[in-house]
Amino acid sequence: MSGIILPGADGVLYQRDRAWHPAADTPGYKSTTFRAPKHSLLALGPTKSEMTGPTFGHEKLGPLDNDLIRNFSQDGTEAIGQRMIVYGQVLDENARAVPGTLVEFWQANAGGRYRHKKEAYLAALDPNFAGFGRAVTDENGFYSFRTVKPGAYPWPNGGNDWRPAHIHFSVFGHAFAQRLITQMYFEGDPMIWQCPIVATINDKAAIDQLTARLDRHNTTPMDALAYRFDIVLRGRRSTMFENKLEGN
Ligand SMILES: O=C(O)c1ccc(O)c(O)c1
Repeated sequence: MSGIILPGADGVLYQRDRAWHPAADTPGYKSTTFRAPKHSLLALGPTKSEMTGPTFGHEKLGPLDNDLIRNFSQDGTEAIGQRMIVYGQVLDENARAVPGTLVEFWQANAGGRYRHKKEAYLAALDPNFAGFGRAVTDENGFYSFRTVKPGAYPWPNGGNDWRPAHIHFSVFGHAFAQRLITQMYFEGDPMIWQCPIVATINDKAAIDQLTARLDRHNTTPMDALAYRFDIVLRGRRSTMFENKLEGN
């Protein structure tokens, strides 16, 4: 990582090393070739509207929004699968907690199937599991949600490639135009090292930062395991974000 220090509104910003992020076109992950820009990028400075709004109304959160085990229940039946709590802290580049930020998550069910109209995998849908939720970080920057462990699933990239169990994350900033997106994996999963999407990341430490740790101290006894996944928004310890190709 580079250590270039830029003046920021409230101190210093550590500029992202652009070489750290995967190239836009990584042939082992075939669809990137079709998506990658064919022309050089134009830098568009943010305008006031992107910096200031619109914002998320925190009062809009429902009581089950962070409980994927129950938030799509049709008749009180809970979702099928390995029950777990996923939690963590959202931090800025100086390891300060980021409170009041909207974190969204979405995932496949325990069999590895998404509830999505374009989903083609043969694994069964769980009628009581939608696979998405959201939470707002507390005053110490912590989010948490309850869910079931997503299954691994195949995708046609190389004929028979498999995605490791993973959960997609989005974190909003002070306005909807400020959004970071990433994926979380599970400690100890051998599928991580066989995944063509993970393989686009050259830095083992970056992959490690996308890997949630099993946390036996925060389990719900006789109910749910716990995994911790911290998210660092930028700087030298930044989490790898899929949609953040440059900038700070
Ligand atoms: O970009 C894609 O093609 C792609 C395929 C499978 C995934 O699980 C995913 O997150 C992205």
